[in-house]
Amino acid sequence: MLSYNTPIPVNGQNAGPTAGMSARPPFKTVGNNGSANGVSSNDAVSGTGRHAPEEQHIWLVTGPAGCGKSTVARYLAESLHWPYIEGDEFHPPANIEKMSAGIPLTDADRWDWLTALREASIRTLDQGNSGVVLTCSALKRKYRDVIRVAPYFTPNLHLHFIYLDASEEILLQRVLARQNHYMGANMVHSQFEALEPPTPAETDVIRIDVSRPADMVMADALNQVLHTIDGIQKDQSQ
Ligand SMILES: Nc1ncnc2c1ncn2[C@@H]1O[C@H](COP(=O)(O)OP(=O)(O)OP(=O)(O)O)[C@@H](O)[C@H]1O
Ligand SMILES: O=C(O)[C@H](O)[C@@H](O)[C@H](O)[C@H](O)CO
Repeated sequence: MLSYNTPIPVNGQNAGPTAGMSARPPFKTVGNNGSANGVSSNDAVSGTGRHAPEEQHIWLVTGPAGCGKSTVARYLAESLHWPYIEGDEFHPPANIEKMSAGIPLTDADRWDWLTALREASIRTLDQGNSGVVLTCSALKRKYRDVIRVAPYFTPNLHLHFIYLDASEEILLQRVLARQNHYMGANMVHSQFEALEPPTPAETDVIRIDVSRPADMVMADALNQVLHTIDGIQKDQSQ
């Protein structure tokens, strides 16, 4: 279900302002944008005058609170020299207040946040980056579908979800162990109530078992990302 006022970016241009979105996104750049992949901002210029590498990737690290999204996203961004967007920084203050008070977000609370994240990732790629890593719980299928609008008009843009999979018990332990976070352990159950784990039909999803130690999880995620890029490159060279 797309809401009636969802602006859809066409070739990287926003159709209009998005409620709840800051004028300049608080994305974090980790490393040397794009150049590590042999792609500079001058490599290709699209018909819109937009400077862009030939193939671009959005890597969306997803899953419920405490599954390790930030841990994995930071590692991928550092390893692959891509910018990193922390999705939680795009929540409007009202959402943070709700979650801090132990009140789960609704679909309406999340909707503009999702479109803001989608547009922020496109803007980051428009700056000449070949990839961007983004964290976003994306708990439900329809939330993932909001992000799936991103490549509609940009054939060289590849969207990938990295779903971090672990049981409620494990995530409860991890959230209980961490300090100074607005998302309390009392919210973990509601995250699992909302969760619609990706189905096999969602073929753009890489699933990672995060019940394992963090170093194994990060290595697995990096391997799967490199393998996916390799597969796309091989397909295109045929
Ligand atoms: N594989 C792992 N094994 C054990 N601990 C982990 C693992 N991955 C992350 N952690 C720890 O679990 C906690 C949550 O991790 P992290 O902040 O990366 O999750 P998150 O999904 O980004 O959380 P949130 O969305 O609630 O901000 C942190 O204290 C982190 O150090
Ligand atoms: O959709 C949601 O309910 C939210 O995005 C949460 O998942 C939190 O922001 C995040 O996990 C921080 O703990």
